[in-house]
Amino acid sequence: MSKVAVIGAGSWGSVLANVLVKNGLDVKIWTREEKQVAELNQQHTNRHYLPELKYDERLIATNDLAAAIKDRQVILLVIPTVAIRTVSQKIGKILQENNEQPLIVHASKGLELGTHKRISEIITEEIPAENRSGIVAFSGPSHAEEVARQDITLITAASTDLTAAKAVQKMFMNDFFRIYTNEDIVGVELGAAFKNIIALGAGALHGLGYGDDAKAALMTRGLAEISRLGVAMGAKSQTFIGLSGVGDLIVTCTSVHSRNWRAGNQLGQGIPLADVIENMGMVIEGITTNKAAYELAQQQQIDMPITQAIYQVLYQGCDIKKAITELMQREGRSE
Ligand SMILES: NC(=O)c1ccc[n+]([C@@H]2O[C@H](COP(=O)([O-])OP(=O)(O)OC[C@H]3O[C@@H](n4cnc5c(N)ncnc54)[C@H](O)[C@@H]3O)[C@@H](O)[C@H]2O)c1
Ligand SMILES: O=P(O)(O)OC[C@H](O)CO
Repeated sequence: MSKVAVIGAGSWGSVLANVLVKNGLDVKIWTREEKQVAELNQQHTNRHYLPELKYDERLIATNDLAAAIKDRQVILLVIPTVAIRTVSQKIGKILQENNEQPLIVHASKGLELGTHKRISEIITEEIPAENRSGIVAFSGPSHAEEVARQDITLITAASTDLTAAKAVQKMFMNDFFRIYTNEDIVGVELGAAFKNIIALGAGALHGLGYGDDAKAALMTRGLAEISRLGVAMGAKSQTFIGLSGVGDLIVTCTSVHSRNWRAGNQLGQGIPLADVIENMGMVIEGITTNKAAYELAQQQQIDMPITQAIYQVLYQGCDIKKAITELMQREGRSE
């Protein structure tokens, strides 16, 4: 598994591509933006996303999707969830024409709006079975900004096919990047998607000036409700206490690098949602995943008070402080 195509050259895709190049793999990275291709190939930088990082000169960027994925053993998708279906459709057609069957890996974190599908479910629908040798979700507590400076990071490679997960583990492992495998891809993908909702709440508490007690409470009760929905959707409860569950919840709810936390923080400071999205310039997955999770909870009659409160703030114009007051005034419960 030495020839890899990384699809998406935002902060996470470009950093993962750089790790793989440094690990000795032959990597091509695809981005839809021509300017970014020129910058990556000529200056070996990606300033909009990671201004400090100098990329390995062996990393080759292209905006020709067919050229990027030709003769690759692995295709790693790292684009916003909203783009997964259309890009997977294009990849599926090219693989069919070329009669190729690479391993498909994704490192994105979200649920599709409307269908509520997980990313591996979308890939299953859009890339024909005869044109893929497996699907792996790559997920855990990891910020591009820290991996870029080679800080220690632990991630899970999840697949129902353990051989495929182990192949991904082997590709990425090095002195600072340690990869675990997990066969519960449902739990890993759901933990990854749902933690972003709670991170919006944690950021909002910070923006409003609440202290550590409130943040710990939100994370704990947040984990309880996202695990509840996850288990109802077929995940193993144990997965939620692993890297892609509580691990990712902790980092996203506490790190200044998190786009979700930063978005919540700005909302807490009273900045309107449209301005928060406009100013971020990068994907804030928790906003759409909140809607998907809210709808799923309604459908399945799962109690998710924090997700519901965040939905009311994001989609129904509810004041954040009022939403917090209502959460606190709920009838007393047993843990
Ligand atoms: N940034 C991180 O530290 C990090 C860590 C782990 C997981 N993730 C996940 O990885 C995914 C990507 O995040 P990111 O932070 O790299 O995002 P980003 O906003 O930094 O970059 C997204 C990339 O996707 C491209 N893109 C956007 N819409 C597209 C479309 N319709 N078609 C094709 N390309 C499109 C953009 O041009 C850009 O290159 C998200 O699901 C995120 O949750 C991010
Ligand atoms: O920056 P965020 O909030 O999208 O989070 C990035 C990663 O998912 C953290 O593990």
